Amino acid sequence: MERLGHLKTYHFPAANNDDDNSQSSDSSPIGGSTTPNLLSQNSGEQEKLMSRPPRRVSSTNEYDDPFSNAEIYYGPETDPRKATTKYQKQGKKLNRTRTMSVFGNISTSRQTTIEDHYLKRRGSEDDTYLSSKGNRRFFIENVDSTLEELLRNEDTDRNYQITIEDKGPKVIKVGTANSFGFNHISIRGTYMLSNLLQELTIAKSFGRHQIFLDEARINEDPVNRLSRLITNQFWNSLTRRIDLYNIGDMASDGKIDTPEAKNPRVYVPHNCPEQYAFYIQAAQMNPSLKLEVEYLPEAISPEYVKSLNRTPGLLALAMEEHVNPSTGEASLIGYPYAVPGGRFNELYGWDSYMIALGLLEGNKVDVAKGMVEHFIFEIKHYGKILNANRSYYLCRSQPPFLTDMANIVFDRIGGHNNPSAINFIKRAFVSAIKEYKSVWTSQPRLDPETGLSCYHPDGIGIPPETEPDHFDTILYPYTKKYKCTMEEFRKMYNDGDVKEPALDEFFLHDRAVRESGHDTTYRFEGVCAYLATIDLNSLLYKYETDIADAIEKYFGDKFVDPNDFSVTTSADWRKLANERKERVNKYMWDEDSGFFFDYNVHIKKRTSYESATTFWALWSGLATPHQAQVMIEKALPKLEVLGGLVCCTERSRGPISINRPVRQWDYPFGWAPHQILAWKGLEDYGYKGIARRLSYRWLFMMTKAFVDFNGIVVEKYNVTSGIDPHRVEAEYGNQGADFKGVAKEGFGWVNSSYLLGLKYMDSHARRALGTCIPPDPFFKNLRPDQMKIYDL
Ligand SMILES: OC[C@H]1O[C@H](O[C@H]2O[C@H](CO)[C@@H](O)[C@H](O)[C@H]2O)[C@H](O)[C@@H](O)[C@@H]1O
Ligand SMILES: [Ca+2]
Repeated sequence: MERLGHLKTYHFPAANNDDDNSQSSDSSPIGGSTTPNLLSQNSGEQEKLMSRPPRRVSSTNEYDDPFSNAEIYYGPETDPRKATTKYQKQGKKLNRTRTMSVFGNISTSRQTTIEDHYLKRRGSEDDTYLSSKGNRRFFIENVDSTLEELLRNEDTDRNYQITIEDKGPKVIKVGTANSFGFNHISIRGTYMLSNLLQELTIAKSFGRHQIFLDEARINEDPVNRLSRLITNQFWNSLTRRIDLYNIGDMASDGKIDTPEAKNPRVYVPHNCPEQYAFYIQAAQMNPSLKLEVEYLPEAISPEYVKSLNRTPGLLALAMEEHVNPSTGEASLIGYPYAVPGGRFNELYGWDSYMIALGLLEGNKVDVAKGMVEHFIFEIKHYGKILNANRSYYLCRSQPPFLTDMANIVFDRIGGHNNPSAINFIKRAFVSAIKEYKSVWTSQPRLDPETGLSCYHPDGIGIPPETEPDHFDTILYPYTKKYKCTMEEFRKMYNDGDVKEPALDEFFLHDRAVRESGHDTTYRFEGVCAYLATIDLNSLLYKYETDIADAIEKYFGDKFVDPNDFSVTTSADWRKLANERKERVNKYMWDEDSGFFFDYNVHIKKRTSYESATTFWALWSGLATPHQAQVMIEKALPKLEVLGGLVCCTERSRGPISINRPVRQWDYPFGWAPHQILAWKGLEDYGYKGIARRLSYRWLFMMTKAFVDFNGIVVEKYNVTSGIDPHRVEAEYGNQGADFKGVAKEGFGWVNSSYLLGLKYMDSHARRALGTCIPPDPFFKNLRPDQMKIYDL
């Protein structure tokens, strides 16, 4: 036990609880003995749990850690077959052949090798004892055949995942490490079996045929497991950084299926010759890649963008110079960034902000900073922060978050004490001011009469990146009119061979819907470009107040704009913010319902669609305390459901039918950015308890899906479903669900939401989440003093 002193204390990755170290070691995700009553009422038991030594996930030696990253856990150093080769000959220990503790009880077999295990193998009582301590280890003698057996018996619906929907025996026998596979024990239940499947799949991908596997790794508390995977693995899987060798992967895009889209292609701004030379070099170094490199023209018109529909390509992003320390040679390398995941393998606008919040929770500051650098580059070279960096997104943007994103990164790179951070924040604000003026408060997005802004991008024709049948209902009547196939009509319309003003109007709004990030919802269909939304105007209010603060702090309260040479002070920007606030109140606030509604600038009428984006008025600081209170009393009850906040009310969405299919940004779905912004807004206005309650709901839903469905983390959820919330059959389907054996990346903003939501949870709530206690029984069984912290 003296050795305990060497062990590092485990801190939960994202918790700010005052009792972090009290994580119990016996939380069993499935069939655990913990009940809501025990959790909430038996304080003696709780104290006992809390007085235990903290659970250890890291140790003096990373090879000792049952929760170390896959590269370590399944790397060559831990291969049992190497025991008789060079490691033993060199007298080195084989780290993973030891039985070792998860909780600090260091085994006496610490120094043994594989043969020691075999020779000194102990009886099964030892394994029972170790099991009771949570320290048991397995020896998987043949990874391939165990995987085959597991899938054959347990994956009865043959989707390469083990879930609660599979009808197998839910048990497999594996050898124990102590007996070097001689004795067998059973692994039972969906959660453990699916974790076994995940671990074997990863081990196989590392080329391993035999492994030792800690029971703790497949029986890990799911809250720990998911937050650990997000922080240590998912973020890495989603991170990209362009160099001479990987451009083929970055450029690949599954969204467009034309023959010309098969080859990777990069478009470079007309005035970036170094980048052009870089990509040409990459193409020459690997001719089999067939990388095509093209300059963009100086003026990028909607006609030009449409002309690229069949030859889509990646748009160049910001790069820095890198000097190879051994050769002294200088070359370019891209700033890192993280992609959302699934079909979205490029840098997105508002996803990046949400992702940055989560990256910073995991200390991946360079990636978050890299994304700000890319936005500065995009504003300079493409005139806006792009929907994403593909040619077909060149005309449109997404909800703007740059000022807040720059501020949070600034704080993490040294802030005021770091001259390069000051340089960074100044460049970011110069860019944000340019974006504010030339994109969001210029034509066609600005409505001169109200002074409010709308999503209203340029563009021509049918967006090529959408799933092929998305517009069939709209286009079908035209195939009848022109007596042609759908494909023929699409071409005729896109090429301008037929003029259909009603369709032009439809696609004007469709593009605006996509710029809003809420693609798609009946709230916006056929009308979006005419809506001054509460979403966008809240975000612009935040820009105005952030810019005022930045001018005061970093520009001596006098900002000379290098782009138009105008001079402004913080007071000018505060005035703009106040004016916007007044207009939003006048046109959008509805005291009776407690909602901020969108305002239709075309027909000059307030809408009545009840959307969760009403809470953005809290996130941005635009709402008054009184409005916040009314929203909570009247709007919140309409939007709070089992798994958190739903996009909109069922009433607003209206009936669904074959001709009116469900839309992914409508009831009954919930999205991470809505949760994240509402939590922060509520907390800022003094309603932390509500934020905590909503986050418990969201985390419960995510954890339950993760436990029951093979470690799944998806783009969006059905927040009204207690059984299979990840199942969303709308539009292009749910991203993140389509994996074989193991989910490797989750989904960007959902990953963030998990880490951010956990910051509201104390150890009691974490334990309840770990045993998947649904929100209602959890809240109902709280003691009165505990209820208060959830604002119940
Ligand atoms: O391909 C269809 C649409 O896909 C994107 O929208 C969705 O994914 C984005 C990335 O996660 C996200 O930013 C957006 O809010 C989602 O609705 C894309 O942004 C759309 O432009 C595109 O048409
Ligand atoms: Ca299955």
